[in-house]
This record gives sequence, structure tokens and C-alpha cells, in this order.
Amino acid sequence: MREAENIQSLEEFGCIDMIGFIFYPQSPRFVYELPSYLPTHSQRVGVFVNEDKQVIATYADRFGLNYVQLHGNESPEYCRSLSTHGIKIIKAFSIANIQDLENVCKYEEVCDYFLFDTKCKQYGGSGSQFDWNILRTYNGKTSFLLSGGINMNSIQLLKIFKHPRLAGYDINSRFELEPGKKDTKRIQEFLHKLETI
Ligand SMILES: O=C(O)c1ccccc1N[C@@H]1O[C@H](COP(=O)(O)O)[C@@H](O)[C@H]1O
Repeated sequence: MREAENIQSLEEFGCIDMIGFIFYPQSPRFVYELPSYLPTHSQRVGVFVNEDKQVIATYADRFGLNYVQLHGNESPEYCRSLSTHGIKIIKAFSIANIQDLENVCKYEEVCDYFLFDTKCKQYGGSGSQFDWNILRTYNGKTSFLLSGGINMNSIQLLKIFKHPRLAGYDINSRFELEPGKKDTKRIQEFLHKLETI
């Protein structure tokens, strides 16, 4: 997210655990300036793709980031060296089949969360869902966020999908008015349906 009012009105829901800022210059959601309001209750997450560690540290300071979400081909060593600097790590993995989970175990101990996203041509923000049944074979210790194209029509499937390490849902492009601007009404409706239906 990148607009102060938009961030503030979403945070007012009181149940959004994390709000993300995309620091990948090729993304249409790239955050090019510091918003005049930053979340105070929701955790601040910076999203990076194969970024220089010094650049990440600079953004982490400037935005007061609680987490960095690494959405590229970052190695376990790279994650470890960031985490030893006190930065909490969410490592994203692109999933299309069971084999895509093979390398995930190498990242145990060096990440706070994993994030399972749909494999696509670009690095993220595809708006497409993958087959969550693949995650039934994930038996690691690290909790994960479910991501990739989650939308209003995902609710029934979200309710059915259970996993002992599932920590939360990550919503992005399917809840936007335009890139980087969330449709707060649609999100409110989504949250309501998730609780009630
Ligand atoms: O959204 C982007 O532009 C983006 C660019 C580079 C890396 C990650 C990006 N977004 C992340 O992708 C997932 C899934 O998003 P979607 O629901 O499929 O649109 C999410 O974690 C975004 O933060």
C-alpha cells in the first residue's frame, strides 16, 4: 500500500495483522515515497525481490519495517545474514507442483514465516491461485501465509483448506481499485464473509 488514507482506513478494521509495501522497482505497486501515515497497529512488511542487503536495511530503517518479505531467489544464507541483523523474514516460494516444496526445508531456522504463492512469469502479484492441495505435503516447522490470487470467490475453499502450519491469508491484487490502492469495502465484505459464511 502507498496512500496514507487508504492505509489508515484499512488499519481501522483492527484485524489486519500486516500491511505490505512493495519495494520492487518493476512492480506497478512500487512505493516511491514515504506515505504521510504508516501503520501503528498492523505490522509493516517490506516486499523485496533479489535486492541488495544494504538497500533493504535502508528501507527497513526509513519505514520502520517489522518484516521483510523476500519474493525472489534469495538463498538461505542471504536470509540468515539479514536475520542476524535483527530483521524478521518472510520467505516467499513460488508453487506449481509438489517438487516446488523440496527446497523449502533449507530455509527452516532462518525465516519467521514462509509464504506460498502461485508460480508465474513475474515474481508476484499474479492474481492467480495455485492448487493448495500441494501444501498437504508440507510438513515443516515454519508457519506459512497462504497467498496468490485470493479473491472474494476463494472463501469456500479457504474454509475447507486446513493445515497445522497455516498462519494467515495474504491478499493483494484481487482487492485493488488500482495497483497499490486497496478496495477497503471489498476487503471488509471479504472479512465479514470469512467470519460468517
Ligand atoms: O504485487 C506485486 O506487484 C509484487 C511484485 C513483486 C513481488 C511480489 C509482489 N506481490 C506479492 O505477490 C503475492 C501474491 O499477490 P496476488 O494476490 O496474486 O496479487 C503477495 O504476497 C504480494 O505481496
